[in-house]
Amino acid sequence: MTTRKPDPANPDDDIRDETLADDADLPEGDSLPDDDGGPDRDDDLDDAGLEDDGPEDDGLSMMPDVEAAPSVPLDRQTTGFFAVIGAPNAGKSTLVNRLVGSKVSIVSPKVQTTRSRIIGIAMHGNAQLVFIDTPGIFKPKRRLDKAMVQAAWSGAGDADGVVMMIDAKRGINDEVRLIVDGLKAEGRRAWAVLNKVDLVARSALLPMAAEVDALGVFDRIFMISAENGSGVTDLADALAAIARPGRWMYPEDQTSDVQVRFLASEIVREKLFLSLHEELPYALTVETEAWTEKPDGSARIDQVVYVQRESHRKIVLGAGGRTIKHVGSSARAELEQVLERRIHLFLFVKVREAWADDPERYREMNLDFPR
Ligand SMILES: Nc1nc2c(ncn2[C@@H]2O[C@H](COP(=O)(O)OP(=O)(O)OP(=O)(O)O)[C@@H](O)[C@H]2O)c(=O)[nH]1
Repeated sequence: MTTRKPDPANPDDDIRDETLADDADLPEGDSLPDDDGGPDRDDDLDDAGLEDDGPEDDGLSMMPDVEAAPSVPLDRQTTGFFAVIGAPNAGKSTLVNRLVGSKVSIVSPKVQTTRSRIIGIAMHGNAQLVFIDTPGIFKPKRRLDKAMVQAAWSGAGDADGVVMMIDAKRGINDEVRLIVDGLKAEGRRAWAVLNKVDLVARSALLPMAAEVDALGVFDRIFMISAENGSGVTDLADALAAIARPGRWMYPEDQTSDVQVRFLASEIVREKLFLSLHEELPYALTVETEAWTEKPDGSARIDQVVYVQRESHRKIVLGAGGRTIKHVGSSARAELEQVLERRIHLFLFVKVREAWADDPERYREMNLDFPR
Protein backbone atom coordinates (compact mmCIF):
# COMPACT_ATOMS: atom_id res chain seq x y z
CA MET A 1 0.00 0.00 0.00
CA THR A 2 1.49 3.28 -1.01
CA THR A 3 1.39 6.47 0.95
CA ARG A 4 0.18 9.01 -1.52
CA LYS A 5 -0.59 12.63 -1.09
CA PRO A 6 -2.25 14.78 -3.72
CA ASP A 7 0.25 16.14 -6.18
CA PRO A 8 -0.10 19.92 -6.25
CA ALA A 9 1.38 19.99 -9.76
CA ASN A 10 -1.35 17.78 -11.10
CA PRO A 11 -4.76 19.44 -11.26
CA ASP A 12 -6.50 16.12 -11.64
CA ASP A 13 -4.98 15.11 -8.35
CA ASP A 14 -5.86 18.19 -6.42
CA ILE A 15 -8.06 17.27 -3.51
CA ARG A 16 -8.78 20.92 -2.86
CA ASP A 17 -10.60 21.17 -6.16
CA GLU A 18 -12.65 18.12 -5.33
CA THR A 19 -13.61 19.62 -2.02
CA LEU A 20 -14.85 22.71 -3.73
CA ALA A 21 -16.68 20.72 -6.37
CA ASP A 22 -18.47 18.70 -3.72
CA ASP A 23 -19.31 21.81 -1.85
CA ALA A 24 -21.48 22.98 -4.72
CA ASP A 25 -24.07 20.42 -3.71
CA LEU A 26 -24.14 21.42 -0.12
CA PRO A 27 -25.94 24.21 1.61
CA GLU A 28 -23.84 26.84 3.30
CA GLY A 29 -22.17 25.58 6.41
CA ASP A 30 -22.82 21.89 5.77
CA SER A 31 -19.38 20.58 5.15
CA LEU A 32 -18.33 17.11 4.13
CA PRO A 33 -15.62 16.69 6.72
CA ASP A 34 -17.01 15.02 9.76
CA ASP A 35 -15.07 16.87 12.31
CA ASP A 36 -16.43 18.39 15.41
CA GLY A 37 -14.00 20.76 16.94
CA GLY A 38 -11.21 20.00 14.47
CA PRO A 39 -9.83 22.42 11.95
CA ASP A 40 -12.50 24.45 10.22
CA ARG A 41 -13.20 24.18 6.54
CA ASP A 42 -10.94 27.01 5.45
CA ASP A 43 -8.06 25.57 7.44
CA ASP A 44 -8.66 22.28 5.73
CA LEU A 45 -8.44 23.75 2.29
CA ASP A 46 -5.21 25.48 3.17
CA ASP A 47 -3.40 22.43 4.38
CA ALA A 48 -4.88 19.83 2.07
CA GLY A 49 -1.78 17.76 1.65
CA LEU A 50 0.63 20.51 0.62
CA GLU A 51 2.63 20.67 3.82
CA ASP A 52 3.23 18.08 6.45
CA ASP A 53 1.94 19.02 9.85
CA GLY A 54 3.96 16.34 11.47
CA PRO A 55 5.68 13.10 10.64
CA GLU A 56 3.90 11.10 7.95
CA ASP A 57 3.51 7.56 9.27
CA ASP A 58 4.47 5.29 6.43
CA GLY A 59 4.36 2.03 8.31
CA LEU A 60 0.72 2.23 9.14
CA SER A 61 0.03 -1.39 9.77
CA MET A 62 -1.72 -2.86 12.77
CA MET A 63 1.55 -3.89 14.32
CA PRO A 64 2.54 -3.38 17.90
CA ASP A 65 5.29 -0.82 18.43
CA VAL A 66 7.44 -3.10 20.53
CA GLU A 67 7.83 -6.81 20.17
CA ALA A 68 7.60 -8.46 23.60
CA ALA A 69 9.22 -11.77 24.49
CA PRO A 70 6.88 -14.61 23.40
CA SER A 71 4.68 -16.17 26.07
CA VAL A 72 5.39 -19.66 24.72
CA PRO A 73 8.99 -20.89 24.22
CA LEU A 74 10.05 -21.02 20.58
CA ASP A 75 10.36 -24.82 20.55
CA ARG A 76 6.74 -25.23 21.66
CA GLN A 77 5.16 -22.76 19.26
CA THR A 78 2.88 -24.00 16.50
CA THR A 79 1.41 -22.22 13.49
CA GLY A 80 -1.58 -22.88 11.23
CA PHE A 81 -2.53 -20.93 8.14
CA PHE A 82 -6.21 -21.36 7.24
CA ALA A 83 -8.34 -19.90 4.46
CA VAL A 84 -11.97 -19.16 5.29
CA ILE A 85 -14.01 -19.48 2.13
CA GLY A 86 -17.71 -19.64 1.38
CA ALA A 87 -20.57 -18.04 -0.49
CA PRO A 88 -21.20 -14.33 -0.05
CA ASN A 89 -22.83 -13.53 3.29
CA ALA A 90 -22.05 -16.91 4.88
CA GLY A 91 -20.46 -15.13 7.87
CA LYS A 92 -16.75 -15.46 7.04
CA SER A 93 -15.72 -12.03 8.28
CA THR A 94 -17.86 -12.40 11.41
CA LEU A 95 -16.06 -15.65 12.23
CA VAL A 96 -12.58 -14.27 11.57
CA ASN A 97 -13.29 -11.22 13.71
CA ARG A 98 -14.55 -13.43 16.52
CA LEU A 99 -11.57 -15.77 16.37
CA VAL A 100 -9.18 -12.82 16.35
CA GLY A 101 -11.10 -11.07 19.11
CA SER A 102 -11.22 -7.72 17.31
CA LYS A 103 -12.53 -6.35 14.07
CA VAL A 104 -10.09 -6.92 11.25
CA SER A 105 -12.63 -7.36 8.48
CA ILE A 106 -15.77 -5.39 7.77
CA VAL A 107 -19.22 -6.97 8.03
CA SER A 108 -22.59 -6.04 6.58
CA PRO A 109 -25.88 -7.79 5.91
CA LYS A 110 -25.22 -7.32 2.18
CA VAL A 111 -23.44 -9.90 0.05
CA GLN A 112 -19.93 -9.25 -1.29
CA THR A 113 -18.87 -6.93 1.48
CA THR A 114 -15.33 -8.29 1.67
CA ARG A 115 -13.43 -7.59 -1.54
CA SER A 116 -9.88 -8.72 -0.93
CA ARG A 117 -8.00 -11.19 1.21
CA ILE A 118 -7.60 -10.04 4.77
CA ILE A 119 -5.44 -11.76 7.32
CA GLY A 120 -6.63 -12.11 10.90
CA ILE A 121 -4.29 -13.54 13.53
CA ALA A 122 -5.55 -15.42 16.60
CA MET A 123 -3.53 -16.87 19.49
CA HIS A 124 -4.89 -20.13 20.84
CA GLY A 125 -2.78 -21.91 23.47
CA ASN A 126 0.59 -22.63 21.89
CA ALA A 127 -0.78 -22.04 18.42
CA GLN A 128 -0.82 -18.98 16.27
CA LEU A 129 -3.76 -19.36 13.91
CA VAL A 130 -3.56 -17.18 10.84
CA PHE A 131 -6.87 -16.83 9.03
CA ILE A 132 -7.31 -15.55 5.51
CA ASP A 133 -10.74 -13.99 5.26
CA THR A 134 -11.62 -14.16 1.58
CA PRO A 135 -14.28 -12.52 -0.58
CA GLY A 136 -17.34 -14.68 -1.15
CA ILE A 137 -17.12 -17.13 -4.04
CA PHE A 138 -19.87 -16.78 -6.61
CA LYS A 139 -20.33 -16.78 -10.38
CA PRO A 140 -18.46 -13.67 -11.49
CA LYS A 141 -20.04 -11.29 -13.97
CA ARG A 142 -18.05 -8.07 -13.83
CA ARG A 143 -14.29 -7.55 -13.75
CA LEU A 144 -14.41 -6.68 -10.04
CA ASP A 145 -16.30 -9.93 -9.35
CA LYS A 146 -13.58 -11.87 -11.15
CA ALA A 147 -10.86 -10.20 -9.10
CA MET A 148 -12.71 -10.98 -5.87
CA VAL A 149 -13.31 -14.63 -6.73
CA GLN A 150 -9.68 -15.01 -7.84
CA ALA A 151 -8.55 -13.53 -4.53
CA ALA A 152 -10.73 -16.03 -2.66
CA TRP A 153 -9.34 -19.05 -4.50
CA SER A 154 -5.77 -17.87 -4.25
CA GLY A 155 -6.33 -17.48 -0.50
CA ALA A 156 -7.33 -21.14 -0.39
CA GLY A 157 -4.30 -22.09 -2.47
CA ASP A 158 -1.91 -20.42 -0.02
CA ALA A 159 -3.33 -22.06 3.09
CA ASP A 160 -2.46 -25.19 5.10
CA GLY A 161 -6.16 -25.88 5.50
CA VAL A 162 -9.47 -24.64 4.15
CA VAL A 163 -12.49 -23.86 6.28
CA MET A 164 -15.63 -23.58 4.21
CA MET A 165 -18.50 -21.69 5.78
CA ILE A 166 -22.03 -22.63 4.90
CA ASP A 167 -25.00 -20.53 5.90
CA ALA A 168 -27.18 -23.13 7.67
CA LYS A 169 -30.23 -20.96 7.17
CA ARG A 170 -29.81 -21.28 3.41
CA GLY A 171 -28.64 -24.89 3.46
CA ILE A 172 -26.95 -26.69 0.58
CA ASN A 173 -27.82 -24.59 -2.42
CA ASP A 174 -26.25 -23.91 -5.82
CA GLU A 175 -23.81 -21.41 -4.31
CA VAL A 176 -22.47 -24.10 -2.00
CA ARG A 177 -22.30 -26.64 -4.81
CA LEU A 178 -20.35 -24.20 -7.00
CA ILE A 179 -17.64 -23.95 -4.34
CA VAL A 180 -17.64 -27.68 -3.66
CA ASP A 181 -17.10 -28.22 -7.40
CA GLY A 182 -14.21 -25.75 -7.24
CA LEU A 183 -12.64 -27.64 -4.34
CA LYS A 184 -12.98 -30.90 -6.24
CA ALA A 185 -11.43 -29.34 -9.34
CA GLU A 186 -8.47 -28.17 -7.22
CA GLY A 187 -8.20 -31.58 -5.56
CA ARG A 188 -8.61 -29.96 -2.13
CA ARG A 189 -10.36 -31.17 0.97
CA ALA A 190 -11.77 -28.84 3.58
CA TRP A 191 -13.54 -28.59 6.90
CA ALA A 192 -17.18 -27.54 6.71
CA VAL A 193 -18.54 -25.02 9.16
CA LEU A 194 -22.31 -24.75 9.31
CA ASN A 195 -22.82 -21.19 10.49
CA LYS A 196 -25.84 -19.26 11.80
CA VAL A 197 -27.14 -22.28 13.69
CA ASP A 198 -28.87 -19.79 15.98
CA LEU A 199 -31.36 -19.25 13.14
CA VAL A 200 -32.10 -22.92 12.49
CA ALA A 201 -34.15 -25.51 14.38
CA ARG A 202 -31.94 -28.14 16.03
CA SER A 203 -33.91 -30.90 14.34
CA ALA A 204 -32.82 -29.62 10.92
CA LEU A 205 -29.11 -29.64 11.73
CA LEU A 206 -28.33 -33.36 11.75
CA PRO A 207 -29.93 -34.04 8.34
CA MET A 208 -28.06 -31.00 7.00
CA ALA A 209 -24.76 -32.30 8.35
CA ALA A 210 -25.45 -35.61 6.59
CA GLU A 211 -26.08 -33.71 3.38
CA VAL A 212 -22.80 -31.81 3.80
CA ASP A 213 -20.94 -35.06 4.42
CA ALA A 214 -22.40 -36.54 1.24
CA LEU A 215 -20.79 -33.74 -0.80
CA GLY A 216 -17.59 -35.74 -0.44
CA VAL A 217 -14.96 -33.05 0.17
CA PHE A 218 -15.20 -32.43 3.89
CA ASP A 219 -13.10 -34.20 6.53
CA ARG A 220 -14.91 -32.63 9.47
CA ILE A 221 -18.12 -30.73 10.08
CA PHE A 222 -18.65 -28.07 12.75
CA MET A 223 -21.79 -26.24 13.78
CA ILE A 224 -21.36 -22.72 15.02
CA SER A 225 -22.87 -19.31 15.40
CA ALA A 226 -20.16 -16.82 14.51
CA GLU A 227 -22.53 -14.13 15.77
CA ASN A 228 -23.04 -15.41 19.32
CA GLY A 229 -19.86 -17.49 19.52
CA SER A 230 -21.40 -20.90 20.13
CA GLY A 231 -19.16 -23.69 18.83
CA VAL A 232 -16.35 -21.28 17.89
CA THR A 233 -14.00 -22.42 20.68
CA ASP A 234 -14.39 -26.06 19.61
CA LEU A 235 -13.48 -25.03 16.07
CA ALA A 236 -10.44 -23.05 17.27
CA ASP A 237 -9.34 -26.03 19.48
CA ALA A 238 -9.55 -28.33 16.48
CA LEU A 239 -7.60 -25.95 14.25
CA ALA A 240 -4.94 -25.45 16.93
CA ALA A 241 -4.61 -29.22 17.24
CA ILE A 242 -3.52 -29.49 13.60
CA ALA A 243 -1.20 -26.48 13.61
CA ARG A 244 2.37 -27.41 12.64
CA PRO A 245 5.29 -27.11 15.01
CA GLY A 246 7.19 -23.99 14.07
CA ARG A 247 7.85 -20.44 15.14
CA TRP A 248 5.00 -17.97 15.07
CA MET A 249 4.96 -15.85 11.97
CA TYR A 250 3.71 -12.67 13.65
CA PRO A 251 4.22 -11.03 17.04
CA GLU A 252 1.54 -12.47 19.32
CA ASP A 253 -0.27 -9.19 19.88
CA GLN A 254 -0.60 -8.45 16.18
CA THR A 255 -4.17 -9.03 14.98
CA SER A 256 -3.92 -8.40 11.28
CA ASP A 257 -1.62 -7.57 8.42
CA VAL A 258 -3.89 -4.89 7.04
CA GLN A 259 -2.46 -1.44 6.75
CA VAL A 260 -4.30 1.06 8.86
CA ARG A 261 -4.83 3.22 5.76
CA PHE A 262 -6.64 0.31 4.14
CA LEU A 263 -8.63 -0.48 7.27
CA ALA A 264 -9.68 3.18 7.40
CA SER A 265 -11.12 3.02 3.88
CA GLU A 266 -12.74 -0.32 4.63
CA ILE A 267 -14.49 1.13 7.67
CA VAL A 268 -15.91 3.94 5.54
CA ARG A 269 -16.95 1.41 2.90
CA GLU A 270 -18.74 -0.63 5.57
CA LYS A 271 -20.71 2.45 6.67
CA LEU A 272 -21.57 3.19 3.03
CA PHE A 273 -22.74 -0.42 2.60
CA LEU A 274 -24.95 0.00 5.65
CA SER A 275 -26.37 3.35 4.50
CA LEU A 276 -26.94 2.80 0.79
CA HIS A 277 -29.33 0.50 -1.00
CA GLU A 278 -29.51 -1.83 -3.96
CA GLU A 279 -26.59 -1.71 -6.39
CA LEU A 280 -24.94 1.48 -5.25
CA PRO A 281 -22.61 -0.06 -2.63
CA TYR A 282 -21.19 -2.27 -5.36
CA ALA A 283 -20.61 0.66 -7.67
CA LEU A 284 -18.26 2.52 -5.36
CA THR A 285 -14.83 2.19 -3.88
CA VAL A 286 -13.08 4.13 -1.12
CA GLU A 287 -9.42 5.10 -1.01
CA THR A 288 -7.32 6.81 1.61
CA GLU A 289 -5.53 9.55 -0.29
CA ALA A 290 -3.62 11.17 2.51
CA TRP A 291 -2.86 10.51 6.15
CA THR A 292 -1.34 13.33 8.10
CA GLU A 293 -0.10 13.10 11.65
CA LYS A 294 -0.96 16.21 13.67
CA PRO A 295 1.30 17.64 16.36
CA ASP A 296 -1.47 17.18 18.97
CA GLY A 297 -1.42 13.39 18.43
CA SER A 298 -4.52 13.32 16.25
CA ALA A 299 -4.49 12.32 12.59
CA ARG A 300 -6.18 13.79 9.57
CA ILE A 301 -7.41 11.25 7.03
CA ASP A 302 -8.46 12.33 3.54
CA GLN A 303 -10.45 9.76 1.60
CA VAL A 304 -12.07 9.68 -1.80
CA VAL A 305 -15.26 7.76 -2.50
CA TYR A 306 -15.22 6.91 -6.20
CA VAL A 307 -18.62 6.47 -7.82
CA GLN A 308 -19.51 5.75 -11.42
CA ARG A 309 -22.13 8.36 -12.18
CA GLU A 310 -23.13 11.87 -11.19
CA SER A 311 -26.50 10.52 -10.03
CA HIS A 312 -24.63 8.14 -7.69
CA ARG A 313 -22.60 11.01 -6.32
CA LYS A 314 -25.80 12.85 -5.42
CA ILE A 315 -27.16 9.80 -3.61
CA VAL A 316 -23.92 9.25 -1.70
CA LEU A 317 -23.92 12.89 -0.62
CA GLY A 318 -27.63 12.78 0.27
CA ALA A 319 -29.88 15.80 0.67
CA GLY A 320 -27.82 18.61 2.12
CA GLY A 321 -24.86 16.21 2.47
CA ARG A 322 -26.71 14.27 5.16
CA THR A 323 -25.83 10.76 4.00
CA ILE A 324 -22.10 11.34 3.67
CA LYS A 325 -22.06 13.26 6.92
CA HIS A 326 -23.74 10.38 8.72
CA VAL A 327 -21.30 7.90 7.13
CA GLY A 328 -18.36 10.12 8.07
CA SER A 329 -19.47 10.53 11.62
CA SER A 330 -20.04 6.82 12.30
CA ALA A 331 -16.78 5.91 10.52
CA ARG A 332 -14.85 8.50 12.52
CA ALA A 333 -16.30 7.22 15.80
CA GLU A 334 -15.20 3.68 14.94
CA LEU A 335 -11.79 4.79 13.72
CA GLU A 336 -11.21 6.69 16.94
CA GLN A 337 -12.13 3.60 18.90
CA VAL A 338 -9.89 1.30 16.86
CA LEU A 339 -6.94 3.66 16.68
CA GLU A 340 -7.43 5.04 20.19
CA ARG A 341 -6.81 8.59 19.07
CA ARG A 342 -8.62 11.61 17.74
CA ILE A 343 -9.32 11.52 14.01
CA HIS A 344 -10.30 14.25 11.55
CA LEU A 345 -11.95 12.49 8.66
CA PHE A 346 -12.52 14.20 5.31
CA LEU A 347 -14.56 12.43 2.66
CA PHE A 348 -14.65 13.57 -0.95
CA VAL A 349 -17.00 12.03 -3.48
CA LYS A 350 -15.62 11.84 -6.99
CA VAL A 351 -17.18 10.55 -10.21
CA ARG A 352 -14.90 8.22 -12.11
CA GLU A 353 -17.07 6.30 -14.54
CA ALA A 354 -14.60 3.55 -15.32
CA TRP A 355 -12.98 3.04 -11.91
CA ALA A 356 -13.97 -0.63 -12.02
CA ASP A 357 -11.76 -1.03 -15.11
CA ASP A 358 -8.81 0.94 -13.77
CA PRO A 359 -5.83 -1.19 -12.62
CA GLU A 360 -4.76 1.47 -10.11
CA ARG A 361 -8.07 1.09 -8.22
CA TYR A 362 -7.46 -2.67 -7.94
CA ARG A 363 -4.03 -2.08 -6.48
CA GLU A 364 -5.61 0.15 -3.86
CA MET A 365 -8.14 -2.60 -3.10
CA ASN A 366 -5.29 -5.15 -2.71
CA LEU A 367 -6.65 -7.10 -5.68
CA ASP A 368 -4.97 -8.40 -8.83
CA PHE A 369 -6.35 -6.79 -11.95
CA PRO A 370 -8.00 -9.47 -14.08
CA ARG A 371 -7.24 -9.01 -17.78
N1 LIG B 1 -27.86 -14.75 13.01
C1 LIG B 1 -26.58 -14.81 12.60
N2 LIG B 1 -26.12 -13.90 11.74
C2 LIG B 1 -24.82 -14.01 11.36
C3 LIG B 1 -23.97 -15.03 11.84
N3 LIG B 1 -22.75 -14.86 11.27
C4 LIG B 1 -22.82 -13.79 10.48
N4 LIG B 1 -24.08 -13.25 10.52
C5 LIG B 1 -24.57 -12.08 9.78
O1 LIG B 1 -24.52 -12.39 8.39
C6 LIG B 1 -24.18 -11.21 7.64
C7 LIG B 1 -22.99 -11.48 6.75
O2 LIG B 1 -21.86 -11.65 7.57
P1 LIG B 1 -20.38 -11.42 7.03
O3 LIG B 1 -19.46 -11.85 8.12
O4 LIG B 1 -20.23 -10.06 6.43
O5 LIG B 1 -20.37 -12.48 5.85
P2 LIG B 1 -19.24 -12.77 4.75
O6 LIG B 1 -19.31 -14.22 4.46
O7 LIG B 1 -17.92 -12.25 5.21
O8 LIG B 1 -19.81 -11.93 3.53
P3 LIG B 1 -19.13 -11.43 2.14
O9 LIG B 1 -18.32 -10.24 2.47
O10 LIG B 1 -20.32 -11.16 1.30
O11 LIG B 1 -18.32 -12.56 1.58
C8 LIG B 1 -23.96 -10.10 8.66
O12 LIG B 1 -25.16 -9.36 8.77
C9 LIG B 1 -23.67 -10.86 9.94
O13 LIG B 1 -24.02 -10.12 11.10
C10 LIG B 1 -24.51 -15.98 12.77
O14 LIG B 1 -23.88 -16.90 13.27
N5 LIG B 1 -25.83 -15.82 13.10
